[in-house]
Amino acid sequence: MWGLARVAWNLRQARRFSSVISGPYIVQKRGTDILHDPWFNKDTAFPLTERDRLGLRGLLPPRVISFERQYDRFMDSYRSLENNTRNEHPNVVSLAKWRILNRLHDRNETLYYRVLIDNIKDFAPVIYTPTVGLVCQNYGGLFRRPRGMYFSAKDKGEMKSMIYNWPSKQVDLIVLTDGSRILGLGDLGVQGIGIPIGKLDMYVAAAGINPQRILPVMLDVGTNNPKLLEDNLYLGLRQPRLEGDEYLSIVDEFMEAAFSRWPKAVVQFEDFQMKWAFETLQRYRKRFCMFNDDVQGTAGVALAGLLGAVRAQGRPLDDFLHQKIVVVGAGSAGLGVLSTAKHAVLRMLRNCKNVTAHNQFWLLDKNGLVTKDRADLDPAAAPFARGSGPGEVEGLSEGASLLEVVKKVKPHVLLGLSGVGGIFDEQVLKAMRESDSPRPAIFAMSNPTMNAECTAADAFKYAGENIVFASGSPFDDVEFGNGQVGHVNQANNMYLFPGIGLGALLSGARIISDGMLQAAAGCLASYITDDEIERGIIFPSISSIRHITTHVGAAVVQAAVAEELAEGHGDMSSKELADLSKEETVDYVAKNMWYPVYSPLVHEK
Ligand SMILES: NC(=O)C1=CN([C@@H]2O[C@H](COP(=O)(O)OP(=O)(O)OC[C@H]3O[C@@H](n4cnc5c(N)ncnc54)[C@H](O)[C@@H]3O)[C@@H](O)[C@H]2O)C=CC1
Ligand SMILES: CC(=O)C(=O)O
Ligand SMILES: [Mg+2]
Repeated sequence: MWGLARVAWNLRQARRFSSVISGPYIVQKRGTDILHDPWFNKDTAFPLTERDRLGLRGLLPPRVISFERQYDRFMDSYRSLENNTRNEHPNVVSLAKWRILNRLHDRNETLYYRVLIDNIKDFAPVIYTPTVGLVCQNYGGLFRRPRGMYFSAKDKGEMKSMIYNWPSKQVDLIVLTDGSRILGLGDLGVQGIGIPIGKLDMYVAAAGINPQRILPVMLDVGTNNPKLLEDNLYLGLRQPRLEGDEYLSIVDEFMEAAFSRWPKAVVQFEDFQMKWAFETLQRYRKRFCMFNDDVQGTAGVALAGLLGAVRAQGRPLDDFLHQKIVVVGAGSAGLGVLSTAKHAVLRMLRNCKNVTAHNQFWLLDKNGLVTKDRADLDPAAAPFARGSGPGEVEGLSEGASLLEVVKKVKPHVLLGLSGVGGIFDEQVLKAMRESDSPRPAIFAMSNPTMNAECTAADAFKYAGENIVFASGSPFDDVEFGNGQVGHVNQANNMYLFPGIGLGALLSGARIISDGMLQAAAGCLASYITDDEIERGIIFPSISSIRHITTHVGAAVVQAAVAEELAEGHGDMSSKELADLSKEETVDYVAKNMWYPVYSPLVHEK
């Protein structure tokens, strides 16, 4: 971790910096301006030469503390906070943990990202789901200083100049939301900015994107949340959401502004309500290097989980064609999963000549089972609507309840992306005991924790100890009291979006194609060993997220090259990329990942 390779990397970075900034100094700021810039600030770790030459003498206590010592000191204070808040309400504890991390983020980014990367399993639930949901809900009260950029409906016509207010010369990754569907918490308006911030923290931690080159963006087009409109602390526009062409003209203007300044950036759309998630994806995906994480990232992760569930039954992968899968939630995520799963089926069918296609999916929304009899059938859900006649389960009609569907279909997999906490209740989970699978899979993928379709403990208790379980937000493994443990997987798009963005960036892809997304999902699916699958492990531990992201990123680069979408990145031309072997591509990706170490801020004399 603290090895020589990092030091060498650090020096290379310093030299790169110094070629951009002329003169004997690497940083142009002086004195307190440096201490107040979280990118350059080293707190008590500034060496004496830097204190002398950067006007810091006397502005810091005299003793120079090492990075390692600062790290230990932070971790000690974090652990004391955990100990001292043991009896407090969980939300109070979560927010206290978020605050201490956020303060460090605001003060010293290098130390912040180091503690985040080295303790990602502990800290992801604080900076990402579930705590990020709580932070968004309380954003008005928690707000101290801005992070990222805010483009509002009032900025129409100004965005191309506003984008130059962002201080970094280069931006590689933008995560954009309009706050209209934040996790399963609904319309949180401008308070949804916490989501792009949390996602980009995961980009830094998992994909090694340089934090100076990330940009969280809130498009504030109003909110339809009446509570927020009346809340004095609300910081967004107090107006109903723009609709139709007015709405699209704001998103268009932002996209044009962002790509006119940073033509090689990658933009991730996050937590848009369904209609705009689909519409903007179709509108921009052939024009810009962008993707929608909820639709496409989630779909890849779910597909990897579904294939893992096949393997967990001891079946070959093409048995996926015979799996009965019930998806609860027909929104951007649920429909994205179904459409990707259907494409995977079609690909498999091409290789299995004697298997005929049949509809193996059942889709439910808030009105129950979706069938062709539905009066106002959503065109996006129509391909998955059940009909009548051969291949249909008798007695299941339009609007059938989840319990009826599970009892009659006896699915191999029950997958929730409904945003409704607890709808996999005791009866539904008990009905999964009659599944046709020897090892049924239950995926409660909605976030945050309180919106999960069931808890891990309930899933194992009611559906049986042999199930494979995954949830969108983390739960602890479940002890059965007989020495055995039910493994809890986290089925979250965090296993793919960082690699998709990284691979798109490092290939210099013009767009993000279906092939690149499939490569990402395929890489995740094959990451887990047979031995792990046997133990109910279908997703990697979050502790290895940098490793998995390196491989996903490389798979995406290779797919972009194969489809002739890669235009190259930095010194690496498209031709050179095409000449790299698989191992060399992994190496190329790994070498381009940023890692937090203090860089020298002055040249040696
Ligand atoms: N684990 C992960 O990686 C991801 C999880 N999600 C989670 O999935 C959830 C849904 O996200 P979106 O699809 O974007 O939302 P959405 O609002 O587009 O869709 C929600 C869907 O659930 C349905 N629904 C509502 N109540 C229901 C009920 N009682 N029974 C059955 N269906 C019901 C709605 O009719 C709608 O079709 C959210 O909680 C989100 O946090 C989303 C993306 C990734
Ligand atoms: C994980 C995620 O993207 C969501 O819940 O929306
Ligand atoms: Mg999301």
